[in-house]
Amino acid sequence: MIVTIDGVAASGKSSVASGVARALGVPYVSSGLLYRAATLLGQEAGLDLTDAAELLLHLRSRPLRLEPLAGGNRVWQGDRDLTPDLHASGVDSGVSVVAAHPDVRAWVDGQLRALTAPFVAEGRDMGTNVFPEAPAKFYLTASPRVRAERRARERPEDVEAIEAALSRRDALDMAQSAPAPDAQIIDTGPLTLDGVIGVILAALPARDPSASK
Ligand SMILES: Nc1ncnc2c1ncn2[C@@H]1O[C@H](COP(=O)(O)OP(=O)(O)OP(=O)(O)O)[C@@H](O)[C@H]1O
Ligand SMILES: Nc1ccn([C@@H]2O[C@H](COP(=O)(O)O)[C@@H](O)[C@H]2O)c(=O)n1
Repeated sequence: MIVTIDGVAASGKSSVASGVARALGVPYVSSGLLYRAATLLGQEAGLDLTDAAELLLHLRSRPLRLEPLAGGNRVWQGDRDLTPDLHASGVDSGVSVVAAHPDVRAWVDGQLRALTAPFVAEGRDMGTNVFPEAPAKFYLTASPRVRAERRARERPEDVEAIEAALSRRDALDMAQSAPAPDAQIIDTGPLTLDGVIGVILAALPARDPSASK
């Protein structure tokens, strides 16, 4: 089974996906890390991020590998682990430009569709575009203020600056961020992390006890 968890920036997608995946005993897949890795590599190479053809040429010359570990996904290029650099503010501010290119989206989608189910996939368009056949879809929201306050606990910037950056990213990502019509929308604002995970686990279709996962 594939479970999709989409939502706005910093709504809790990766934390919730990780918790749900652990409870189910399956991996989770963080699609945003591939867009982040493409952005980081483009920035490091000094490329114009609005030039999709140049960026894709660069990406295809040194393939990336998404490792969907249950405890936290990692992205590798050869033996370099890119993961620690993927949540820098510079990547945050460039990633939406990269993710807007249809050819970059096709490059990411191909890598995601090549993964073997079962897994929990999180991002923006997992339920609408990449895995529309998934039987269980969720969409996380919370106010920009709540999300910024949560993120401020893990970043040096102040809450106002984080909130402005999140709102900007939401606006730039709007084209690919609509909830699937069959997704359950969860406002995570009043819920704890475990509370959100519990809502999702309770809503999942009953699993076949004879299935291996
Ligand atoms: N329901 C919740 N209650 C309290 N804190 C939460 C909740 N959900 C997530 N958090 C915290 O909010 C922060 C952002 O969560 P997370 O990184 O999982 O979001 P995300 O949607 O994957 O972010 P991004 O879109 O930037 O990749 C983390 O510090 C996480 O622990
Ligand atoms: N399915 C997705 C996932 C991500 N993006 C883009 O990547 C950025 C980073 O994603 P996070 O999940 O780590 O926030 C995000 O802001 C989008 O630009 C996407 O387009 N589709």
